[in-house]
Amino acid sequence: MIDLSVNLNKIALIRNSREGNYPDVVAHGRTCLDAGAQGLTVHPRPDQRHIRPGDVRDLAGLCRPVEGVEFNVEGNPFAGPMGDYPGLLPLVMETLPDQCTLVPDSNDQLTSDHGFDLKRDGDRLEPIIARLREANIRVSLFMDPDLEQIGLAREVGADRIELYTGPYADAVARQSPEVESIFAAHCAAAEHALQLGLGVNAGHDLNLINLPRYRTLPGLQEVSIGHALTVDAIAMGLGNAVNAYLNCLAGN
Ligand SMILES: CC(=O)[C@@H](O)[C@H](O)COP(=O)(O)O
Ligand SMILES: NCC(=O)COP(=O)(O)O
Repeated sequence: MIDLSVNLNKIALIRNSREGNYPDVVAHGRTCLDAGAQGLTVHPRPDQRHIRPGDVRDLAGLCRPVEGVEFNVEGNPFAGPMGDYPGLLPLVMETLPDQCTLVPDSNDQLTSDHGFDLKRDGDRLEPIIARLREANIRVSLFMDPDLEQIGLAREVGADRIELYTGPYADAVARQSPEVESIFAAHCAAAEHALQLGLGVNAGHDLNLINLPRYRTLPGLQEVSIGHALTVDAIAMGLGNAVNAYLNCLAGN
């Protein structure tokens, strides 16, 4: 079974466009869990464009007591404090999510658009990964499907990789023949990760069109999906959208 972790960033983005707490991010997270999602994901960024530190604390409290539900916090471990954003690591060590997905996003990026370069950052990441794992937090690294880089992910102590699926999703949207070669590269990367003892997650721009193929990736354990699922929820409702993604992942 492939776990669905719903990313709540875009619920928070709508909330932040007005004063107040509407939509309530925690209430919508609860709706996702009630609909059967196996987890929730957030990506608190230093500029707090969407997820705020308080959301991370509140959602940790929502997920923690629920058996079989995981909380995944994403972010750049090198991004320092900004305003009342304390930095990713202090926030993660305070809230103790089940998984922390480290992502090499700079503060000014519109969204995540590349995986780690562990030749450059591996030495800096290794102690951070060790500290997170000492706190019983599973560590996943946001990676491109590069076999050498995935080998380095094992060396620096990661538990899993998250394959960056943006280029795959873009190729599917463009109905490009590149889809075949991109998906083949992802399958090779997944097989390599599995041989190294790494778990395999995936995410970014996955949707109901490109997921039926991607769910066949060897050893895929978890997909984190937010942007497209939120858009789908506008039309079908959040609970129904979660059900649609769960059914898709189940091959129905
Ligand atoms: C790492 C990744 O691909 C996404 O999880 C990320 O959370 C997207 O961030 P935005 O929602 O800010 O675009
Ligand atoms: N790690 C991917 C994620 O959490 C959600 O990405 P997206 O579906 O919002 O593109």
